[in-house]
Amino acid sequence: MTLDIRPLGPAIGALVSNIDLTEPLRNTDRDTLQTALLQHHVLFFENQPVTPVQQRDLARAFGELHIHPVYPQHPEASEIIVLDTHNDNPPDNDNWHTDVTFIKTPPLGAILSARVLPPHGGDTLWASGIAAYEALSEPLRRFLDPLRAEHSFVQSFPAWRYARTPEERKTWEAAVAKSPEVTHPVVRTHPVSGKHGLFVNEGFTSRIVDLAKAESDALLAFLRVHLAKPEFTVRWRWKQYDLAFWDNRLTQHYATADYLPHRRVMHRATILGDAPF
Ligand SMILES: O=C(O)CCC(=O)C(=O)O
Ligand SMILES: [Fe+2]
Repeated sequence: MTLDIRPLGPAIGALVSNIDLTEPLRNTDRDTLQTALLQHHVLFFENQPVTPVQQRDLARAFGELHIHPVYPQHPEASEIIVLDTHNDNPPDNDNWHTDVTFIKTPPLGAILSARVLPPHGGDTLWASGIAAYEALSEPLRRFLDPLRAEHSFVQSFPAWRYARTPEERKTWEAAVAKSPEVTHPVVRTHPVSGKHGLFVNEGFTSRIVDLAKAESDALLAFLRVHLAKPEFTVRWRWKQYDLAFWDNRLTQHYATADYLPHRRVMHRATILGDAPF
Protein backbone atom coordinates (compact mmCIF):
# COMPACT_ATOMS: atom_id res chain seq x y z
CA MET A 1 0.00 0.00 0.00
CA THR A 2 1.29 3.47 -0.83
CA LEU A 3 -0.12 6.43 1.04
CA ASP A 4 -2.41 8.64 -0.97
CA ILE A 5 -2.43 12.30 0.10
CA ARG A 6 -4.99 14.60 -1.47
CA PRO A 7 -5.04 18.33 -0.57
CA LEU A 8 -8.44 19.71 0.44
CA GLY A 9 -7.52 23.30 -0.33
CA PRO A 10 -4.53 25.57 -0.97
CA ALA A 11 -3.98 26.74 2.62
CA ILE A 12 -4.75 23.83 4.89
CA GLY A 13 -5.98 20.24 5.05
CA ALA A 14 -5.38 16.95 3.22
CA LEU A 15 -7.15 13.60 3.10
CA VAL A 16 -4.88 10.62 3.59
CA SER A 17 -5.93 7.18 2.39
CA ASN A 18 -4.38 3.75 1.82
CA ILE A 19 -3.23 3.36 5.40
CA ASP A 20 -4.51 1.28 8.32
CA LEU A 21 -3.81 3.13 11.56
CA THR A 22 -4.95 0.19 13.70
CA GLU A 23 -1.67 -1.46 12.63
CA PRO A 24 1.67 -0.31 14.11
CA LEU A 25 2.96 2.65 12.07
CA ARG A 26 5.86 1.85 9.75
CA ASN A 27 8.82 4.24 9.97
CA THR A 28 8.51 5.15 6.29
CA ASP A 29 4.82 6.04 6.75
CA ARG A 30 5.66 8.05 9.85
CA ASP A 31 8.18 10.09 7.87
CA THR A 32 5.69 10.60 5.02
CA LEU A 33 3.00 11.77 7.44
CA GLN A 34 5.42 14.13 9.18
CA THR A 35 6.31 15.72 5.83
CA ALA A 36 2.64 15.91 4.81
CA LEU A 37 1.78 17.55 8.11
CA LEU A 38 4.34 20.31 7.47
CA GLN A 39 2.78 20.99 4.10
CA HIS A 40 -0.94 20.59 4.90
CA HIS A 41 -1.08 21.32 8.68
CA VAL A 42 -4.00 18.96 9.30
CA LEU A 43 -4.41 15.45 7.93
CA PHE A 44 -7.71 13.57 7.86
CA PHE A 45 -8.13 9.79 7.77
CA GLU A 46 -11.41 7.96 7.27
CA ASN A 47 -12.63 4.75 8.89
CA GLN A 48 -9.82 4.20 11.43
CA PRO A 49 -11.45 2.39 14.37
CA VAL A 50 -8.40 2.68 16.65
CA THR A 51 -8.66 1.56 20.26
CA PRO A 52 -7.51 4.10 22.88
CA VAL A 53 -4.26 2.14 23.26
CA GLN A 54 -3.69 2.09 19.47
CA GLN A 55 -4.37 5.83 19.29
CA ARG A 56 -1.93 6.48 22.12
CA ASP A 57 0.76 4.37 20.44
CA LEU A 58 0.16 6.08 17.11
CA ALA A 59 0.62 9.50 18.73
CA ARG A 60 3.75 8.28 20.56
CA ALA A 61 5.42 7.65 17.21
CA PHE A 62 5.61 11.46 16.92
CA GLY A 63 6.76 12.36 20.45
CA GLU A 64 6.10 12.26 24.18
CA LEU A 65 2.47 12.70 25.18
CA HIS A 66 0.89 15.40 27.32
CA ILE A 67 -1.39 14.58 30.26
CA HIS A 68 -4.09 17.22 30.49
CA PRO A 69 -4.56 18.83 33.94
CA VAL A 70 -8.39 18.89 33.89
CA TYR A 71 -9.85 16.91 30.99
CA PRO A 72 -11.01 13.35 31.85
CA GLN A 73 -8.67 10.49 30.95
CA HIS A 74 -9.67 7.26 29.24
CA PRO A 75 -9.54 4.30 31.68
CA GLU A 76 -7.55 2.18 29.19
CA ALA A 77 -4.98 4.89 28.39
CA SER A 78 -4.47 7.89 30.66
CA GLU A 79 -2.90 9.87 27.78
CA ILE A 80 -6.22 9.80 25.91
CA ILE A 81 -8.56 12.68 26.74
CA VAL A 82 -12.27 11.89 26.56
CA LEU A 83 -14.31 14.84 25.25
CA ASP A 84 -17.85 13.68 25.97
CA THR A 85 -20.34 16.48 25.41
CA HIS A 86 -24.09 16.38 26.00
CA ASN A 87 -26.77 18.41 27.78
CA ASP A 88 -25.08 18.13 31.20
CA ASN A 89 -21.59 18.77 29.83
CA PRO A 90 -22.18 21.22 27.00
CA PRO A 91 -19.53 21.79 24.32
CA ASP A 92 -17.20 24.74 24.95
CA ASN A 93 -14.53 24.38 22.27
CA ASP A 94 -16.50 26.73 20.00
CA ASN A 95 -13.69 29.27 20.00
CA TRP A 96 -10.57 29.52 17.83
CA HIS A 97 -7.65 28.11 19.77
CA THR A 98 -4.33 26.36 19.63
CA ASP A 99 -4.27 23.57 22.22
CA VAL A 100 -2.55 24.08 25.57
CA THR A 101 -0.76 27.37 24.87
CA PHE A 102 -0.97 28.02 28.63
CA ILE A 103 2.29 26.08 29.13
CA LYS A 104 5.84 27.06 28.15
CA THR A 105 6.12 24.24 25.61
CA PRO A 106 2.72 23.92 23.89
CA PRO A 107 1.95 20.69 22.03
CA LEU A 108 3.51 19.91 18.67
CA GLY A 109 0.32 18.23 17.53
CA ALA A 110 -2.75 16.24 18.43
CA ILE A 111 -4.68 13.27 17.11
CA LEU A 112 -8.45 13.29 17.44
CA SER A 113 -10.71 10.28 16.89
CA ALA A 114 -14.49 10.53 16.42
CA ARG A 115 -16.29 7.94 18.58
CA VAL A 116 -19.93 8.99 18.97
CA LEU A 117 -21.45 11.60 16.70
CA PRO A 118 -24.69 13.55 16.64
CA PRO A 119 -27.00 12.99 13.63
CA HIS A 120 -25.82 16.33 12.25
CA GLY A 121 -23.59 19.19 13.36
CA GLY A 122 -20.44 18.93 15.44
CA ASP A 123 -18.07 19.79 12.56
CA THR A 124 -14.57 21.00 13.42
CA LEU A 125 -12.68 23.75 11.57
CA TRP A 126 -8.93 24.33 11.40
CA ALA A 127 -7.16 27.53 10.34
CA SER A 128 -3.60 28.07 9.18
CA GLY A 129 -1.75 30.67 11.25
CA ILE A 130 0.85 30.74 8.47
CA ALA A 131 -1.64 31.60 5.70
CA ALA A 132 -3.26 34.20 7.95
CA TYR A 133 0.10 35.83 8.74
CA GLU A 134 1.29 35.81 5.13
CA ALA A 135 -1.91 37.59 4.03
CA LEU A 136 -1.28 40.57 6.32
CA SER A 137 0.28 43.73 4.95
CA GLU A 138 4.01 44.08 5.31
CA PRO A 139 3.83 47.06 7.74
CA LEU A 140 1.44 45.17 10.03
CA ARG A 141 3.63 42.05 9.94
CA ARG A 142 6.64 44.18 10.89
CA PHE A 143 4.65 45.70 13.75
CA LEU A 144 3.55 42.29 15.08
CA ASP A 145 6.88 40.48 14.70
CA PRO A 146 8.58 41.58 17.97
CA LEU A 147 5.47 41.52 20.21
CA ARG A 148 4.76 39.03 22.99
CA ALA A 149 1.45 37.88 24.41
CA GLU A 150 0.27 36.37 27.67
CA HIS A 151 -1.63 33.07 27.65
CA SER A 152 -3.89 32.03 30.50
CA PHE A 153 -5.21 28.67 31.67
CA VAL A 154 -8.25 30.13 33.47
CA GLN A 155 -9.39 32.09 30.42
CA SER A 156 -10.36 28.79 28.76
CA PHE A 157 -10.90 26.71 31.90
CA PRO A 158 -12.92 29.01 34.21
CA ALA A 159 -13.98 27.85 37.67
CA TRP A 160 -17.71 28.16 36.90
CA ARG A 161 -17.31 25.51 34.22
CA TYR A 162 -14.47 23.29 35.45
CA ALA A 163 -14.78 23.49 39.27
CA ARG A 164 -18.44 22.73 39.82
CA THR A 165 -18.10 19.87 42.31
CA PRO A 166 -15.67 19.64 45.28
CA GLU A 167 -13.76 16.93 43.40
CA GLU A 168 -13.51 19.04 40.24
CA ARG A 169 -12.45 22.03 42.33
CA LYS A 170 -9.53 20.10 43.78
CA THR A 171 -8.29 19.09 40.32
CA TRP A 172 -8.90 22.59 38.96
CA GLU A 173 -7.05 24.32 41.83
CA ALA A 174 -4.07 22.02 41.35
CA ALA A 175 -4.12 22.85 37.61
CA VAL A 176 -4.25 26.59 38.33
CA ALA A 177 -1.35 26.30 40.79
CA LYS A 178 0.67 24.45 38.11
CA SER A 179 -0.25 26.91 35.34
CA PRO A 180 1.01 30.43 35.97
CA GLU A 181 0.54 32.82 33.03
CA VAL A 182 3.15 32.36 30.31
CA THR A 183 4.17 34.59 27.43
CA HIS A 184 4.77 33.53 23.83
CA PRO A 185 5.70 35.47 20.71
CA VAL A 186 2.71 36.89 18.79
CA VAL A 187 4.40 35.66 15.61
CA ARG A 188 5.99 32.25 15.89
CA THR A 189 8.62 30.61 13.71
CA HIS A 190 7.75 27.01 12.88
CA PRO A 191 10.70 25.03 14.31
CA VAL A 192 10.85 22.63 11.34
CA SER A 193 9.60 24.51 8.26
CA GLY A 194 10.95 27.91 9.37
CA LYS A 195 7.69 29.55 8.28
CA HIS A 196 6.23 32.40 10.32
CA GLY A 197 2.64 32.46 11.54
CA LEU A 198 0.22 34.01 13.99
CA PHE A 199 0.43 32.53 17.48
CA VAL A 200 -2.27 34.39 19.41
CA ASN A 201 -5.61 32.68 19.93
CA GLU A 202 -9.06 33.47 21.23
CA GLY A 203 -9.03 30.57 23.71
CA PHE A 204 -5.97 31.34 25.82
CA THR A 205 -4.36 34.64 24.81
CA SER A 206 -5.25 37.25 27.42
CA ARG A 207 -3.23 40.26 26.21
CA ILE A 208 -0.35 41.51 24.13
CA VAL A 209 2.01 42.58 26.88
CA ASP A 210 3.76 45.37 24.94
CA LEU A 211 0.53 47.31 24.29
CA ALA A 212 -2.05 49.23 26.30
CA LYS A 213 -5.11 47.15 27.17
CA ALA A 214 -7.47 48.84 24.70
CA GLU A 215 -4.86 48.47 21.93
CA SER A 216 -4.30 44.83 22.80
CA ASP A 217 -8.05 44.09 22.91
CA ALA A 218 -8.63 45.71 19.52
CA LEU A 219 -5.65 44.04 17.87
CA LEU A 220 -6.49 40.57 19.25
CA ALA A 221 -10.09 41.00 18.07
CA PHE A 222 -8.88 41.95 14.59
CA LEU A 223 -6.45 39.03 14.43
CA ARG A 224 -9.15 36.58 15.53
CA VAL A 225 -11.52 37.72 12.76
CA HIS A 226 -8.68 37.75 10.25
CA LEU A 227 -7.52 34.22 11.08
CA ALA A 228 -11.04 32.84 10.71
CA LYS A 229 -11.38 33.99 7.08
CA PRO A 230 -12.65 30.98 5.09
CA GLU A 231 -9.59 31.25 2.81
CA PHE A 232 -7.33 30.13 5.68
CA THR A 233 -9.56 27.33 6.97
CA VAL A 234 -10.79 23.82 6.30
CA ARG A 235 -13.99 22.37 7.74
CA TRP A 236 -14.36 18.68 8.48
CA ARG A 237 -17.74 16.92 8.73
CA TRP A 238 -17.04 13.89 10.89
CA LYS A 239 -18.07 10.29 10.33
CA GLN A 240 -17.55 7.73 13.09
CA TYR A 241 -13.88 6.62 13.34
CA ASP A 242 -12.59 9.49 11.24
CA LEU A 243 -9.30 10.69 12.65
CA ALA A 244 -7.63 14.09 12.40
CA PHE A 245 -3.93 14.74 13.02
CA TRP A 246 -2.98 18.41 13.25
CA ASP A 247 0.22 20.36 13.63
CA ASN A 248 -0.63 22.44 16.69
CA ARG A 249 2.37 24.77 16.27
CA LEU A 250 0.84 27.15 13.76
CA THR A 251 -2.81 26.17 13.45
CA GLN A 252 -5.96 26.88 15.40
CA HIS A 253 -9.21 24.98 15.49
CA TYR A 254 -12.86 25.55 16.37
CA ALA A 255 -15.36 22.84 17.31
CA THR A 256 -18.88 23.87 16.37
CA ALA A 257 -21.35 23.61 19.26
CA ASP A 258 -24.56 23.08 17.33
CA TYR A 259 -25.74 19.55 18.21
CA LEU A 260 -27.40 19.52 21.64
CA PRO A 261 -29.45 17.68 22.87
CA HIS A 262 -27.41 15.01 21.04
CA ARG A 263 -24.23 13.53 22.43
CA ARG A 264 -20.78 13.70 20.84
CA VAL A 265 -17.68 11.82 22.03
CA MET A 266 -14.14 12.41 20.79
CA HIS A 267 -10.80 10.95 21.95
CA ARG A 268 -7.68 13.11 21.82
CA ALA A 269 -3.99 12.27 22.16
CA THR A 270 -1.73 15.30 22.57
CA ILE A 271 1.95 15.29 21.56
CA LEU A 272 4.31 17.55 23.50
CA GLY A 273 6.23 20.26 21.66
CA ASP A 274 8.90 22.86 22.33
CA ALA A 275 9.13 26.49 23.39
CA PRO A 276 7.90 28.90 20.67
CA PHE A 277 10.39 31.45 19.30
O1 LIG B 1 -14.21 18.25 19.58
C1 LIG B 1 -13.52 18.66 18.65
O2 LIG B 1 -13.83 18.51 17.47
C2 LIG B 1 -12.23 19.36 18.94
C3 LIG B 1 -12.13 19.76 20.36
C4 LIG B 1 -10.81 20.40 20.67
O3 LIG B 1 -10.69 21.58 20.70
C5 LIG B 1 -9.66 19.53 20.86
O4 LIG B 1 -9.79 18.30 20.87
O5 LIG B 1 -8.57 20.05 21.04
FE1 LIG C 1 -8.61 22.07 21.00
